[in-house]
Amino acid sequence: MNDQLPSLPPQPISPLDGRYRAAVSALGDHLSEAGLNRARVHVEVEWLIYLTSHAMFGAAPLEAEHVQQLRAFAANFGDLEIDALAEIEARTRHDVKAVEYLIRGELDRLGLGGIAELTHFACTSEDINNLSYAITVKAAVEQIWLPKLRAVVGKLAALAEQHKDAAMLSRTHGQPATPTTMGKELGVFVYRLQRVIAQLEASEYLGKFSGATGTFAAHLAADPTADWPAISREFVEGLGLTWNPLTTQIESHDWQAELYGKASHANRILHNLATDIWTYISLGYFRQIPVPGATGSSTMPHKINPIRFENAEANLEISSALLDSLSATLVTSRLQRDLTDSTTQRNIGVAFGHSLLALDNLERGLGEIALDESALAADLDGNWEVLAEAIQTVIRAEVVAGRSSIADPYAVLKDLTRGHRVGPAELAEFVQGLEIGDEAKRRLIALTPATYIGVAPALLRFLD
Ligand SMILES: O=C(O)C[C@H](Nc1ncnc2c1ncn2[C@@H]1O[C@H](COP(=O)(O)O)[C@@H](O)[C@H]1O)C(=O)O
Repeated sequence: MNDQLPSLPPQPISPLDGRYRAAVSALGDHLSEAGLNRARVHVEVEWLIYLTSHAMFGAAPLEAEHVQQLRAFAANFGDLEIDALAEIEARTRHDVKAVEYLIRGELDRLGLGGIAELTHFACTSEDINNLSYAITVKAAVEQIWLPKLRAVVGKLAALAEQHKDAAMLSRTHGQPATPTTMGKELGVFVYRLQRVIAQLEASEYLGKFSGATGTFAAHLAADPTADWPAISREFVEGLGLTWNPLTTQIESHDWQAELYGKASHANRILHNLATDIWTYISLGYFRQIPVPGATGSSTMPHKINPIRFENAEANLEISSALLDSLSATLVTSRLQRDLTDSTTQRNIGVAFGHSLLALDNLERGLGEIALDESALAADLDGNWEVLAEAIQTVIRAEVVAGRSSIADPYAVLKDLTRGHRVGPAELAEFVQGLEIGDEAKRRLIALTPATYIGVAPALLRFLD
């Protein structure tokens, strides 16, 4: 068809940059080509400032105004610099070398041409790249992705608290089972997510800064008297990162594998949440609040579809597939380096973008559901046989206490309930006829599926 049609104007191929742009655009500030290049300029400028402020090779410390101008150059990295870099890179065919030339140009503009040779001094590109990735990934995770995850967990925790007493039939294997409360079930997800958030918050972001093969060889050749490992450590830690002292040319990316593993795990817990909420909606336990003006189905006017949870489910799967691939592949680099990690790392933002999009949908979806307590009550009332577990357990206790001699209580209850429906009257009559103590009998007669919830509501106190 396209053979006959004129071409469209240039279009984004990724839905993150098209249809879903609004939900994820904040990530682009860090995890994009421009975000990476801004961080590269920042690292190069800080290294220049470090070298001059320590008067390395007799360089005079920069005047405060020049320091401020250079830092402003990095901070104000924008359209002009993006275009200039594209032009330089078209010539150099080397993205980091292009950044070096951009900075040299700025040094000339500021009248600082005398220190131009300190730009990218003794650095291999990876020295700049690994620090830039650590800085940008840290910012994206700590400032954008984790806050959104915390917002979703906060919303979920509020729902858990609101519905902590709402008794609900549970379904192990999809079959009626010992009741619980909706709040407790949501609380399980809050607890799981709080754990993984704590692990994510403890993530380390490592940086190396040790030259072409991690030996400081060029550094030492230039100044044999300096303690280059100590300088490297001070510089890396000064950027807010954890120093990695022992690497090949590249930072080994183990921190990335760890981080993406944890993020992927968080995704999978959220995926479980999305499919459970979808199922509760399907069971009628949650009603979807109609959004004014919205359409459910294009042909079935009555419908409100759980599209937020379905969108989240799919995007969490894509995100985890990418995060898993990043974790699995980034930890291998042939000998002292191969360049496979370069193009792989350009997809970190895509991986977090799909997760952020899913979080956005979950947050909105959780705000558009309301518990239908009558649906919960009706299901409980239709499944009195779930009390069989309580009755057989009480009989066992009575046998041990010497108040009953019933042989094999489990089998007795199995005969009564397995595969049949048993109503309240039948169960009461059964309990009345049991050879057990009066107090136990009273307790069992008082029990209904809606009150057979153990201490479910109180378990929420174990949440942070
Ligand atoms: O400091 C160095 O550059 C040392 C050099 N290793 C390299 N380290 C980092 N980047 C390098 C390296 N080599 C190439 N390039 C440039 O990486 C860019 C790769 O582009 P893409 O595949 O699109 O991610 C693309 O811009 C490439 O030009 C070595 O020989 O060991």
